This record gives sequence, structure tokens and C-alpha cells, in this order.
Amino acid sequence: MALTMSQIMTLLSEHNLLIEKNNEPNEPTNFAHVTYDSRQVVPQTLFFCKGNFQAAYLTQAKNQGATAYVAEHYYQEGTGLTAIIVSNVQQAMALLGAAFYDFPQNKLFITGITGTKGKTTTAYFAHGIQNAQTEGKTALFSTIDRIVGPKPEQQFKSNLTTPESLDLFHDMAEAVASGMTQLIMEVSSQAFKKNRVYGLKYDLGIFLNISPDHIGRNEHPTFADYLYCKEQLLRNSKNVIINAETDHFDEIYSAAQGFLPEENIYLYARENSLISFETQVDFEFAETRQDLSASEINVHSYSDKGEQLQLDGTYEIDIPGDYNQQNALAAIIAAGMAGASATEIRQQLPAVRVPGRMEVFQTEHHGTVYVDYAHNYASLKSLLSFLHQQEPDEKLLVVTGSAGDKGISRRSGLGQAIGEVADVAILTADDPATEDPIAIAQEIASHINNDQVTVQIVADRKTAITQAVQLSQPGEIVVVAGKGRDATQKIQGQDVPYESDVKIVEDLLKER
Ligand SMILES: CC(=O)N[C@H]1[C@@H](OP(=O)(O)OP(=O)(O)OC[C@H]2O[C@@H](n3ccc(=O)[nH]c3=O)[C@H](O)[C@@H]2O)O[C@H](CO)[C@@H](O)[C@@H]1O[C@H](C)C(=O)N[C@@H](C)C(=O)N[C@H](CCC(=O)O)C(=O)O
Ligand SMILES: Nc1ncnc2c1ncn2[C@@H]1O[C@H](COP(=O)(O)OP(=O)(O)OP(=O)(O)O)[C@@H](O)[C@H]1O
Repeated sequence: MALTMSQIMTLLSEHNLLIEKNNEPNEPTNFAHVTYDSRQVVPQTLFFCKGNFQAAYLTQAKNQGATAYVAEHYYQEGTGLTAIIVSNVQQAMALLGAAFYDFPQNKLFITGITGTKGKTTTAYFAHGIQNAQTEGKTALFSTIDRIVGPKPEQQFKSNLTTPESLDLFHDMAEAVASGMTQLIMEVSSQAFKKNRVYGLKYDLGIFLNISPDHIGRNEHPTFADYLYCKEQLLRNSKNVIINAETDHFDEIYSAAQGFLPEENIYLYARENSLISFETQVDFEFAETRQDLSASEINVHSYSDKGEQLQLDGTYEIDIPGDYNQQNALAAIIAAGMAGASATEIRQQLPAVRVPGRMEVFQTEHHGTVYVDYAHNYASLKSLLSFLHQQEPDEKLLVVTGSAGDKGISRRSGLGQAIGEVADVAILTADDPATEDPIAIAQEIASHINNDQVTVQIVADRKTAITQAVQLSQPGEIVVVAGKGRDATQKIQGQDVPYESDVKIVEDLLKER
């Protein structure tokens, strides 16, 4: 792990990022460390000034032994250090981070997954299959956790869906050093927007779906910007798998066609979906069995390149939800392209579980509880519709809330989904940040345009979950949506410990 000043100059110049470098008498010739956090600086560090940066961090970096900094402008506090001024510090950081860690991406078969919903589930499906097929040599970078090697300490909780570039390449390098040959990673639209993945090429890119989300302060200014960022996965992948049933399919498909020849684009859709009549898809699937705990699909290929993967046949999926059939098929095709056989896939797929997604709990004296991560219109509507379709005569009680300071459109979306499908809603806190959870709940409630829905607001999430379970009768369905196994609540800039929805439900079951 090292980087020389001459490598830095060459890389930045090649990518048209270099504006200028000052002439310091003691200019360092090489670096043993790179970081964007002053608290991590040690002697011989190259320091990056990025994001919501404060000049005092550079003072700390200098005091702790940084010898140069990369920034978009000079800082007075950096006097005496070599300053490398660039036009885009995030891009420079990704580029130099990859070089510092010796381009670990070149030693991994990388599958990148994007989509508004289903990224984590698909990543778990693909990882479960490919890790078995490679005998434990598949890394995973997901919203829930990162697995960078076979040792227990090489599996840890993620702070972001897609890590900051220096962390990304650091973790990839550790995966390579640990003998990993494949990597499954979720790629968020923010990762593209913030250039965390600048310069990274994927062997395979999966585009699951897109619907309005992540629009607002600190995220995307418009839906067009959100879609544009997600489409960057298509631009940077050697082969792509696209769900032909996604909204905006025409736009997404034509973007892919602009970047790749047809033989590198794989399309899939549910049999008889509207799209598959209009566009020749490579794979179709049909549901052959489905209940509240599992389902089975039959996969059929319709193109030469699809047939070559030899994936036709039936597959069992032991996570409920019809949308998980789409997620599973994306993972089946991806695993096939990464080298797994249909038999290997068929064996591994049913074993996959995703923490905090569709976890089912049977109670003795009340309803069945589903803990799930749905927290916008598309996901809550899919989840509630699936449950209602399975049990049309049973009451559906929903506990949910929406995050503060972001994703404002989620509030109307959750209200709309509840109004369309649920019978009872208990609205509560979900990472309120600097906002009042009751005000957020009232905003959600104002979008439930259905007088038949009973709505309560209970600020404390544990109380809300307890009330919903106690209110439910045997046979009825309680959905606890939005936090899954998250063990914190974001309140006023702090991650306040929270038992997690799953733990609260488990404890309730023990009490009975
Ligand atoms: C708006 C945004 O993208 N923010 C991200 C960004 O923050 P930032 O660069 O402004 O960093 P900051 O924490 O404000 O601090 C500024 C800089 O000062 C440094 N610093 C700070 C303190 C100090 O003492 N010394 C010091 O040097 C920090 O290390 C940083 O480099 O870079 C940080 C990592 O370097 C991220 O943690 C942070 O994500 C915030 C927390 C976040 O919540 N982001 C969400 C929106 C996000 O990215 N979500 C997507 C999933 C959503 C999707 O599906 O699209 C994700 O990929 O997770
Ligand atoms: N293909 C899909 N279409 C619609 N909803 C889905 C789909 N897959 C999963 N969901 C719903 O979305 C929730 C989140 O799923 P998952 O964590 O796999 O998605 P994600 O894209 O990683 O989400 P996030 O960006 O919120 O982390 C699930 O709990 C489920 O309710």
C-alpha cells in the first residue's frame, strides 16, 4: 500500500483533475497512508479535504503528521504542506484511493446492484449462491454488513450502503488479500453522485427498478438526477441485467443500449407482463407456487445468450413476497454469469435469509407479525398488497414512521400505501433526526385518504409495536415496517441505541 507523488501527478493529469500543486521545499515523494478524516492521520499521510469540511480539520491533520493535502482550493491552515489542488476532490480521492490500494478491483469479479428497492435482498441472494459456489471466496458490501474475508472479524456492520471511496478500495484490498475472488456490492445513487465509485468498472451491473425516493435536501434535487445517477451503473458495467418491468424501462434500456452492445444486455420479466409482449426479453419467470412463507418460480430463457447460461427450470425461494421473485431471478442470472450452475443455484437459493426483511413471527394469542424494511410507497405498497392478496379477509395492521431531514416524499407515499391497503395504522418514530416524530406522523396521516383506516399516533416505537400486536386477533396480520434489525434511532444527530423491531417482537413473544 503506497503512492508516490509522481503517480499522483500522472493519474490526476490523465483524468484532467489537476489544477495545480504548490512548490514546497520539503515536498514528500511518497505516502504510506491516505485518509479523509483528520482523526485518522498519522505521519506520511496524504489527506483529502472533502464534503462538509472545516478548515480546523486540516490543522489537526498537519499537527498529526500529514505531509500533503488534496483539496479544491488552498487553505491557510495548510501552509507548509504540499497542496494538490484539483477540480473535483471526490473524483481525485476515488482515483488515488484505487491506486493506493493497488487497484484491487482488477482482481475481483464485481457485481454491482442498483435499484430503489431490492438491492440488499438481491445482494444476499447472489452472495449466498456465489459464496457457496466459490467455497467462501465471495465478498459482500451491503447496506446491512460488509464481508471482506472468512474470519468473523471480517464481517462488520456497514455505515453506508456504498462505502466512501477510500474505505471501498481499502475493503476490496482486504478482500483480495483474504483470497476473495468475487464481490457483490450494492451501489447507491448517492455513491455515483458523490463519486465514491468514480472510475470503478463492474463485471456485471444489475438494475432492479426505480421509483421516486431519495429526493430532497442532502440527496437528489430531482427525480431526473436520481435516475441519471442510477444509470451510471449501466455506463460502467461490462454486462448488465435489467428488470424489464421497472418503471422508466424504455429510458433505462435505451441508456444501456447507448453504452453496450445488445449481447451484453440481459433483460428479464414476469411471464405475461405487459413489457414482455413488446420487447424480447432474455428470461421470463412464472410463479408456480406461492404462500406466506415461500414461493417457487419457473425460469425460461428466450434468447441465445440466455439459453447459453442453462438456467431454465424451477427455483424455490424461502423469503415471502412476490417482488422477491424478481430479486431472486436477477441473482440467479447474475450467479449464472459469475460461473454458478443451475444445480448450485437451486441448492443455495432456498437457504438465503435477509436480516430485517420479511421476518415472520407467529404469536399464540394475536396475529402474525411481519418485520420488514419497507419505508417508501413502492416497498410498502408491494408488501401490503402481497399480504392482502394472500389473506384478503384478514385485518392488516401497520406500524410505521418516516425519517426526519430526508426523503420527504416518503411521507405521502407511506400514507398513500396505507390508505390503499391497510385497515389500522399506528404511526410512530423512525430516525426522526432533527424533526418532531409526531409532526412527521401527522404528515403521513394527512395522506391516508381513506376513512375506513383507523389511525393512531404513538411517538415511542416500542409502545407502538406492542400496541399493534396486542390489538391484533389471531389470523390478523401485523406489519412492522421500516427499521428491520436497525439497532439505533437517529435523533438530533446522535445514533441513540434502540432494541430493534425484531428484538421487540421477539421479546413480546417470550412474554406470552
Ligand atoms: C450528504 C452525504 O453524502 N454525506 C456523506 C459525506 O459526508 P461529508 O463528506 O460531508 O462528511 P462529513 O461527515 O460532513 O465531514 C466532512 C469531512 O470532514 C472530515 N472530518 C470530520 C470531523 C473531523 O473531526 N475531522 C475530519 O477530517 C470527514 O471525515 C469528512 O471527510 O461523506 C461521509 C463519508 O465520508 C458520509 O458518511 C456522509 O453520508 C451521510 C452520513 C449520509 O447519510 N448519506 C446518505 C444520504 C447516503 O449516502 N445514503 C446512501 C444510500 C441511499 C441511497 O440508496 O441512495 C448510501 O450509499 O449509504
Ligand atoms: N423488487 C422490489 N420491489 C418492491 N419492493 C421491494 C422489492 N424488493 C424488496 N422490496 C421491499 O423493500 C424493502 C427493502 O428491501 P431491500 O433492503 O432489499 O432494498 P434496498 O434497495 O436495499 O433498500 P434501501 O435502499 O432502503 O436500503 C423490503 O423490506 C421490501 O419491503
